[in-house]
Amino acid sequence: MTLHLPAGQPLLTFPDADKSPLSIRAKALVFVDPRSRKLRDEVERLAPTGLPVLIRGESGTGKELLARQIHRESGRGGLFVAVNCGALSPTWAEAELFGHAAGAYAGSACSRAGWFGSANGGTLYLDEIGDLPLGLQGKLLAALETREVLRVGTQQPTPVDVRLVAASSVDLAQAVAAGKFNERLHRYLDEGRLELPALRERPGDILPLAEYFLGVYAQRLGLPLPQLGTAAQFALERYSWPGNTRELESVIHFALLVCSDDEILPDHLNLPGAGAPLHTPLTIIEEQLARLDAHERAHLRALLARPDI
Ligand SMILES: Nc1ncnc2c1ncn2[C@@H]1O[C@H](COP(=O)(O)OP(=O)(O)OP(=O)(O)O)[C@@H](O)[C@H]1O
Repeated sequence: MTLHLPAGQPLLTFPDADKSPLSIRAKALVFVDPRSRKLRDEVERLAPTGLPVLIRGESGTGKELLARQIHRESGRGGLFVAVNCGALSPTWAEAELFGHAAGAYAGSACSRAGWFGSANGGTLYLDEIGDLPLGLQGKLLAALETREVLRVGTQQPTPVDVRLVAASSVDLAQAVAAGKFNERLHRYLDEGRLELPALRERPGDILPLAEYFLGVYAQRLGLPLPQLGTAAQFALERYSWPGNTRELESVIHFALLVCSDDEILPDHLNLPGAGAPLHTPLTIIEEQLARLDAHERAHLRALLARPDI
């Protein structure tokens, strides 16, 4: 796969992405914008400490990918186990998290280790931790602090060694203030805080991510790698990306499927609200002018003012 990133750009490639059964689609973390590079430095600092981590970011920004990176860089030998708290059934959440003994419920003939037990020695990633029932939040904190879990239907605690990485798209401090989130759990998580900015707040990542997804999907679908045309680049850069990187990924996947020649044009992106008038030659020139720095603009103005031009 060819990536058209400028030499020296910080692209973090995962060593065994193909072999890992838990690997999600990405084979690399594309972090080019200065804000992302700063975040990457924070990840490098936090990962080996073993501290709990709370990643805050909008949906689709790459929180799970970041959590996997923290696990990879932590050197912990156990598994990375990802759980979406919003998808846990309120009735079975405790047994799913902490496990249960055989016969604890009608139909539960075998015992189960639960997500906590599966992550023993590794990392438990709790996505949307704010959706965890309040009663369970206290039990979660107790399990993390005492390093023991009490499986449903047992009296004997089981020792566990789990590093927690949690994610939230809402501000948990506000949830605490509203009485919806356990204050002590919030303080426990606050030791390692990471803010993953929305894609529109790190515009330097947009084109490298687009190139990266083009490479990934072209290779996967066995298609020739098209160029991302200049007008398409501007369209990508000016869009607000409410769905963040996940949306960019599906836009590029779609563009690759519908582009008939070797260049991706704005129409192929099918961006909401991106009508044809946005991409007239004049608007493209305007975009290019806007990209010039003050020195270049002054130089251009001086040139245009010359009577011989
Ligand atoms: N920096 C990045 N480099 C490469 N791929 C990325 C990057 N950030 C996100 N992606 C890709 O974007 C998609 C969404 O990422 P991910 O699932 O980690 O987001 P999320 O914030 O956890 O989403 P949600 O809040 O909905 O669970 C994934 O396919 C992921 O591989």
